[in-house]
Amino acid sequence: AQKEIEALREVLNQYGYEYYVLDKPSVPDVEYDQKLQELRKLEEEFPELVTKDSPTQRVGGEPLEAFQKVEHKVPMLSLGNAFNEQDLRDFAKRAAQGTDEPVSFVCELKIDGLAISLTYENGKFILGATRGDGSIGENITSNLRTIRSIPLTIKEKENLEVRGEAYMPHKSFLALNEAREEKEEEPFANPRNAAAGSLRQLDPKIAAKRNLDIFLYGVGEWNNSNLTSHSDRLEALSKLGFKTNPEWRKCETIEEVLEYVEYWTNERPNLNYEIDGIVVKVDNLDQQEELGYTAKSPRWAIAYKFPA
Ligand SMILES: COc1nc2nc(N)nc(N)c2nc1C
Repeated sequence: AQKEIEALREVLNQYGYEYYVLDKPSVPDVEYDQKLQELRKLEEEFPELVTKDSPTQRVGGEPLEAFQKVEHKVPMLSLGNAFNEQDLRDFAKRAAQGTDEPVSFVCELKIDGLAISLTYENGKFILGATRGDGSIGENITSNLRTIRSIPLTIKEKENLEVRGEAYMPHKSFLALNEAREEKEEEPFANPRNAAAGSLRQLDPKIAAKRNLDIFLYGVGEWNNSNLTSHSDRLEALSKLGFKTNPEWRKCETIEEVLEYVEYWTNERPNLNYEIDGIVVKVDNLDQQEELGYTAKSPRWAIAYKFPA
């Protein structure tokens, strides 16, 4: 039975990765459901073989009494804002002055959700937390485990803490508010509030029904990573099975950054999730170090905000 159970977990994790992370399922849903049912039955028969990282263990048991507080080893900072082209040009100029090599950038969509942190030890997802005030967040591991695009195990055995945005896709938001109107409940004002409200549920069974998703965009801590740029990190996170946003781009010059901003200002309504801006980052990690931080934000990144 042990062999069968491990084989089922392996194939279900692969199917889950293809469906939830790549959005490219290789089998029909009915095959996934059937194999998951098979695994549930085997685990019921041999409860001693159940492991926390089994695909059957995503939706935890009892609701929590309250969320524990979590101290972030590396503070989760906020971003300085840019509101127009000149602000972005000034940011690029300051970045170039802070280092002696030419500076290239990475542009990313700024997802309008909730900043979260995921910690893995020995390849296992052991802690998920909200940003909170940047130093102290809330332990929402049981709710984040219900987000299918978050891997419960990864191949990397070194300690790893990744950061990203939990969000509610438009489709899920509309369906949720329809259901709430039917039950004469107050609809959520926007997907960001709906995502935040869902992750603040003490009962993981409720969070599990909210069809939340995440995009990961950064690393808090990663031992043994010999990666020299932010773009290398994003690629390495993808290879590990994490969901990063497919629209990020390397931009060699500020002109390319401005083109990216222009493009997504027009393209924004065609996305199936909310974004409230574009994040521009210096790509080279040594240059990020040289530029450093103010009390609350990195000097090597800025958030361009769309006009409200
Ligand atoms: C480097 O720090 C950050 N990077 C980010 N990247 C994206 N794409 N979106 C964010 N909201 C974000 N926020 C912070 C503090």
